[in-house]
Order: sequence, then structure tokens, then C-alpha cells
Amino acid sequence: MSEFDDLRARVSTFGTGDAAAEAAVRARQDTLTKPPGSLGRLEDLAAWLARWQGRAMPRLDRVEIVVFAGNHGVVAQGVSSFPAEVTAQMVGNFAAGGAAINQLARVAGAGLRVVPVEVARPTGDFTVGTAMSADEFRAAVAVGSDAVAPGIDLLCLGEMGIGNTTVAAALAAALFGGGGAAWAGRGTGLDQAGVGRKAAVIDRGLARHEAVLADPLAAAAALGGRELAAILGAVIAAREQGVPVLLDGFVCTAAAAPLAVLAQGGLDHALVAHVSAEAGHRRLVAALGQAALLDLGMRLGEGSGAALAVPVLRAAVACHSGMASFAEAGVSDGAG
Ligand SMILES: Cc1cc2ncn([C@H]3O[C@H](COP(=O)(O)O)[C@@H](O)[C@H]3O)c2cc1C
Ligand SMILES: O=C(O)c1cccnc1
Repeated sequence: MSEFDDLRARVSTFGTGDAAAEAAVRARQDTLTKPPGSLGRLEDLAAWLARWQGRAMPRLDRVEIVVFAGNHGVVAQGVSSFPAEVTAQMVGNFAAGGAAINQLARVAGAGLRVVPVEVARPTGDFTVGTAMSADEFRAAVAVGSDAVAPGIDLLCLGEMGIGNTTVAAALAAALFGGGGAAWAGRGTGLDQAGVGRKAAVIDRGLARHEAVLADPLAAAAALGGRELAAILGAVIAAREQGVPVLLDGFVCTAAAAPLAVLAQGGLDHALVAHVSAEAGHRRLVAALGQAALLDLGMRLGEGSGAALAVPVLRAAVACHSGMASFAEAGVSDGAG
């Protein structure tokens, strides 16, 4: 028995998606007017969407971006170059349409929802205690699960929370080892000395909570944040509801990473959309056995990289559903 058996039970019922839908996509792809495999990863993306949507003809009619926001007690340790009040101020900016994610959501043809997760109540500073109690963690996970709208075709996840690159680095270190220096990056703009201090703060947190770090969910409660827990909950609910997921950068990937440790294939329905310039992200993507779709030197968060990858998925679906077959077009195939 553990405090998180309810969540572990949900993860243990994860299915493996619709293999027949994926097979149908692969079979159709070989009939389309192109040399076999010539659309490269676009072909894999169409097959991935089909498997996790459970639909032989994948579609992206309803794409939603959800940005979760939260605040972090560990900012008291001087780990961010911006003050904690920016989190709530940016939530206002999202509502007014003035943030990067507002513009990128429009480009992606996606809906955008912002879900503050008790922004006025920061987590505990993980260097002096747990970030969240088990109940607080479960409540934040539930906020995320409830935020997945029924019937959407793709969920893009993002976050806003001053201090959360420290939290993400601590969680990544807990899950995959390596210590603060391996995972700490500049975040919103620390200098090299600042990154060194941030690594030391992470190491203090890891030492304080060492006894629980072997349990990915206990680690996420002790070191994580409410917006990260909500992302985890949304990724779980998406799996249960047949909704493929695009993860954003370092913070978002770290938030979902406990699922990969809890269950073989636990993150197979979630793709890392871009590799962030935040120092630990490349290492984290590799630890998950993934290859990010885009690498544009971005280090913003907000779901920006996930939004930017939506047009790539739209291209995959457009080719798959719109192209003529060799027979339909009267083009000679290469079989003979
Ligand atoms: C104006 C502004 C807009 C942002 N949008 C996303 N982030 C990003 O930066 C924060 C993490 O960096 P750190 O760990 O260094 O605080 C998160 O809020 C993340 O979403 C922003 C940060 C700022 C300052
Ligand atoms: O990659 C990220 O998620 C990231 C990087 C810097 C700041 N905020 C988020």
C-alpha cells in the first residue's frame, strides 16, 4: 500500500492503442503516389495518431492547447531571474492575448485554455520540506485530468510557473539520476554562477527527500509543482480517453516523465514536440528514448514548442488522407 495506489492503478490499466488502425495507415501509405517511406517521419506521425486516436483515418479537427500555471516555494532560494509574481501576471497576459502562446495557438489552429492551479498558493520549498502533501499532489493531478476535454483529437501541453525549471530539473534527477549539475540550466536567464547555485539547491532537495525518490509519484509530490502534477494528470487522462499528446519543453517533459518510469510504454501516446535549449532537455528526451520533432533553439515554455509542432502533424494527416493512390492517379508503381 502506498499513498499513490489510486494513480498507480490508473497507469496499470493503460492500453497499447489501436494496432489495427496503425496497420491500416501503414498499408495505405504504401499505396500512395510516392516512393515507399519517402515522407519519412510524417508517415510515422500519421501512424502514431491513428494508433492513439483509435482511428484508421487520423484527423486533427479539434486540437487543444492547455497551459497549467503554478507557483513554487523554491524561488525563495534565488533560482530564477524573475520574481514569482510574473506567474500570475502572465496568466493575465494569456487571457489578454498578448503572450507568445496566443500567437502560436492561432498559427496552429488550436484552442487555448489556461488553467491556474492555485497560483496564489505556492508549493513548499523542497529544500526545507515537501513541495506538496500527498493530498495536494493528488488534487493537482485531478485538476489536470479534468482539463482534458472529451472528444479532442490532440492535446498540446504547456506550463507557466516562475522557478519551474529548477523543479523540473530536480524531478528529472530523481527519476534518472545525475544530480543537480546534470540537469540545471539557465531557465529565464541565470548566468553561469546562478546555474551553479541552482544545481546546489537541487542537490539539497535530492538529499532531503532521498528516502522517497525511488517512487516516481512520491518524488513528483516532494520535488514537483502543481502545474507539473496537473500536466501528469492530463497525460494520464489523455491515454484513458484516446487522445494523443504533444509535450512541450523541458518542464513539460519532466512533468510527464514519471509515467515512463512507472510503466513500460507509459508515455508512448505522448511525443516530445521540440527539444528546448534548456540544458537538461536533450538528456531527458534521450532518457525517454524519444527524438523531438523540432529543434529551434526555443526555451520559453507556455506550450510554445508543442503548438509549433501542430502544423507538422497537420501536414502528416493532410498527405495521408488527401493523396491519391497509384491506381487512382494512374501512376505506375514500382512493384514490377
Ligand atoms: C515573462 C515570462 C514569460 C514566460 N513564459 C514562460 N516562461 C517560462 O519561464 C519560467 C521558468 O523559468 P525559471 O525556472 O527560470 O523561472 C516558467 O514560467 C516558464 O513557463 C516565462 C518566463 C517569463 C519571465
Ligand atoms: O523548456 C522549457 O520547458 C523551458 C525553458 C526555459 C524556461 N521555461 C521553460
